[in-house]
Amino acid sequence: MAQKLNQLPAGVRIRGNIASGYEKILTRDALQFLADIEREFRPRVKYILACRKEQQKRYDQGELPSFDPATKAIREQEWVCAETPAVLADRRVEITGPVERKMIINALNSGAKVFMSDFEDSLSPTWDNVVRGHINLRDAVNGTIQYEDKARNKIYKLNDKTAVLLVRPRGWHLQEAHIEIDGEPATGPLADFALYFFHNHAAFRSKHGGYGPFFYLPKMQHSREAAIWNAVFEKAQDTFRIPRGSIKATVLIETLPAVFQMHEILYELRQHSAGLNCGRWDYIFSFIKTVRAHPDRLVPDRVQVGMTQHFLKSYAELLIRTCHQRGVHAMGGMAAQIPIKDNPAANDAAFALVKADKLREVKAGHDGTWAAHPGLIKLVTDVFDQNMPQPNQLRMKRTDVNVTEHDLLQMPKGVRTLEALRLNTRVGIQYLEAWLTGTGSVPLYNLMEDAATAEISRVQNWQWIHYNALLNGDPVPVKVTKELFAKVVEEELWRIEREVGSQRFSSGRFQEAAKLFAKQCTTDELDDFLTLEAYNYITTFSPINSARL
Ligand SMILES: CC(=O)SCCNC(=O)CCNC(=O)[C@H](O)C(C)(C)COP(=O)(O)OP(=O)(O)OC[C@H]1O[C@@H](n2cnc3c(N)ncnc32)[C@H](O)[C@@H]1OP(=O)(O)O
Ligand SMILES: O=CC(=O)O
Ligand SMILES: [Mg+2]
Repeated sequence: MAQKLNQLPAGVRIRGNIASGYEKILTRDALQFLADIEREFRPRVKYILACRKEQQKRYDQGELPSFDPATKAIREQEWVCAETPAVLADRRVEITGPVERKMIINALNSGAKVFMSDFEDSLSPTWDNVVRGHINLRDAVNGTIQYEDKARNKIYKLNDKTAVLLVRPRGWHLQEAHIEIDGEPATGPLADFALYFFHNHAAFRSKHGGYGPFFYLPKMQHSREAAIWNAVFEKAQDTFRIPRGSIKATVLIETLPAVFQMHEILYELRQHSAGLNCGRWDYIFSFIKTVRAHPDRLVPDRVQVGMTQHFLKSYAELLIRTCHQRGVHAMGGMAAQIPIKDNPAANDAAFALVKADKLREVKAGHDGTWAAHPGLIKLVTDVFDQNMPQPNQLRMKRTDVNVTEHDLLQMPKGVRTLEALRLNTRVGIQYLEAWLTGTGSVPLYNLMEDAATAEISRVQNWQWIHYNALLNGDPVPVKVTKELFAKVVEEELWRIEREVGSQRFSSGRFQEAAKLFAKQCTTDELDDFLTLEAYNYITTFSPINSARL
């Protein structure tokens, strides 16, 4: 039922539908807090986005990412981040998932130490998903969250012992179109942060020894972006007279430029840092995207670009060394395998892959890692407990690691195949279809797919098409052309229809998704993010609430 908001702060306009309960999130005071933050930081966000474009131009002219000579002293001098609070000392296994009500309850009850609740890679940011996400998080922090599955006659509620909650706002590039401030859309991550912080800081801190709330920060490319987050945290803490350093945030190192900025990012956030995380999927996406104008950097099939490739091994090792030198956690990333219900042999094989990946991480020195599904928590916990009986391994200094620019930029080894072009296309279309219909993470062909993994499919296709890559892993090597790709799209769409069934196919948005995905794979200029254009397809303005209320 459409509701009205009582009174909005000057300059704020809500353009989304107001369903029952939304008014408790979109309160005047919460929106005023958001507007204050937006007005102060919007110019800096615009500046960093312009810097990204300028930097990309230099990469396009042949430059490669590198360590910045201007910040050599920050990399080489001794300093450490503020001490990590006890509540975050043990992060051996972290589960992740979208801010969806049942999943939040399941994740908090999963036995993982931490739950990263996500407005980002795993969420399709429809207005309803976002506002309901805030309702769900508020109820989770208050401990009152419940969910009734009527079909199964099951009530979900929290156990006595639950995971510690971290929230991941959207990346800097995304907007929240349904909230306008002074005639412009709100900055997505600032909206996510402000609404969550406003409604939860008091309850959260009362449960966590005066610390919190806790965050994961995605997709940054430079320490100047981390400096904005630090200033946002300071403003939020000062506004509510909370001691500076209460908020803690873990930064995902998931762009190629950021791997050259890890000390600098930690330095900017040193009062608020809770370490770094290897966001491997976005990192691979960024690796391809950053060198988009370099025809000599064609990447092999997506499935071959695993963490044992030299550039990825180097990235993880440098991250561990950097974090431990600065006294903070070095978190591992996500294995994409999930439980396979109907095939025990395939399930065993998937579990073996997850186990190997987690063993590699714990032995390299990671202090914890991610799991995509509650069914994996025991397996991952066992690997970490057996190889790291203490809460973390911050004492492991990894001074043996000496990673150079060359290591970080080394091309992955492998071949390119038509089957990979087909799989990228099939996965990309189905993921986008799910995203357009409101679901941001899906199981496809027994793997977890989210915005980061789908981006790899898109940019890999784009790269191969743009440079007419030779599919050198096939018995008869052919060149990828737009014509070949058009045929692949058509054939894979048929295959999807056969797989999902004609009813699901015709009631879904597959044709639209295919058109958009194909366009995104064949543009002359690569779009920075698939979700930028796709967001226009899920933006829904409401006439009832678009007036100034
Ligand atoms: C690149 C990155 O950024 S990684 C981080 C972002 N991505 C993610 O967080 C993905 C998280 N994982 C998921 O979304 C899901 O596991 C999927 C979509 C991959 C698979 O989901 P499903 O097909 O629903 O899994 P499945 O049917 O096996 O689920 C079984 C139960 O586990 C629950 N479940 C599955 N994954 C999760 C999760 N991550 N958190 C909480 N609960 C979960 C389901 O809700 C379901 O609950 P129920 O039995 O009470 O109904
Ligand atoms: O956010 C995580 C990633 O791998 O991307
Ligand atoms: Mg990511």
